[in-house]
Amino acid sequence: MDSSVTSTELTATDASLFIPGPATPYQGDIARYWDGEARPVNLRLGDVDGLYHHHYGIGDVDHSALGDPSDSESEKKLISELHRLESAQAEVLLGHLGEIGRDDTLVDAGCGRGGSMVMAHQRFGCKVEGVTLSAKQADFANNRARELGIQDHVRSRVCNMLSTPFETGQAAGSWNNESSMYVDLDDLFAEHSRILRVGGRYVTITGCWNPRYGQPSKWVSQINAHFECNIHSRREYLRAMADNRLVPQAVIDLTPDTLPYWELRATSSLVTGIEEAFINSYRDGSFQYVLIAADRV
Ligand SMILES: C[S@@+](CC[C@H](N)C(=O)[O-])C[C@H]1O[C@@H](n2cnc3c(N)ncnc32)[C@H](O)[C@@H]1O
Ligand SMILES: CC(C)=CCC/C(C)=C/COP(=O)(O)OP(=O)(O)O
Ligand SMILES: [Mg+2]
Repeated sequence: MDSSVTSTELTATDASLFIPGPATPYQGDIARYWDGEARPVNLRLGDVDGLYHHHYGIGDVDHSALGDPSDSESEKKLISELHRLESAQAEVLLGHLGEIGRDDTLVDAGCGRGGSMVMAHQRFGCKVEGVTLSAKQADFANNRARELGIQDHVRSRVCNMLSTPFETGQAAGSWNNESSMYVDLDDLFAEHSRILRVGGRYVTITGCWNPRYGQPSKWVSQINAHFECNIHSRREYLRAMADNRLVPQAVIDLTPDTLPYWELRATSSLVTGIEEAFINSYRDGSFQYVLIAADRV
């Protein structure tokens, strides 16, 4: 074999010829990360009702649903409660998409295992197209859609959200649920702006560092290292949207709404070690959990 052939070139000439490789080495790292992810805090919560999320929760904890800690069912109840809060988060995101008809198409950029896509279809009856870098996640999401008999409406594929196969103006709505910290925001919003029809709605729920704090705090740096991501500032979101025909219609600080989820999660047996960084950065004001809904003009 010609030793000058690089591994990147090999990817393009072997059996994976028809599957585009990652656009950058970083995207290759992220694809591997999510292909290998199997944390109980995500799988056991998803097992509650078959909606598998990779995002966090919002809303008040229902202490009556948790029962007594000595209760033999207390762990199960805690898992159900965390899952309820994560699904509540997705409902709030979907609620900001506006009027969506059955004939519309929605795009989930960075769709994970597809929980939000299933919820979107159940809510609007429409088609939902998802993209993820991870083949394992796309297979998982497509298997779930088949099990639910909604595979004609809900589809996930392995694809870079910065360069999607969707037609210009095809989408009535699109979103990033905790997936925008893996990409350049100018590139991201240029692509959403392209695929959204004029008058369409874009929604993101994201963690962003707070310009009022000054620079990313040590907690924010810890979260970046933990997930191999690159958290942007609130200012960067608004600037990149303005530059890409996305006009904010709502900017909601969800930080107070997500803290109860983290405080509850920190008491569970499913902790991953990142809880302290989220709790401390939300409390010291260096990090915010934000929803931004924007109109494509
Ligand atoms: C934290 S998970 C969020 C998953 C999902 N949005 C949810 O709420 O459950 C981040 C997701 O972003 C995806 N992602 C990161 N960079 C991407 C890119 N450039 N193109 C497509 N997906 C990407 C990952 O593959 C992963 O599915
Ligand atoms: C708000 C921010 C900064 C999010 C970073 C992106 C991310 C990894 C989200 C949660 O994924 P997960 O559900 O797989 O994580 P965990 O295993 O911690 O529940
Ligand atoms: Mg999770």
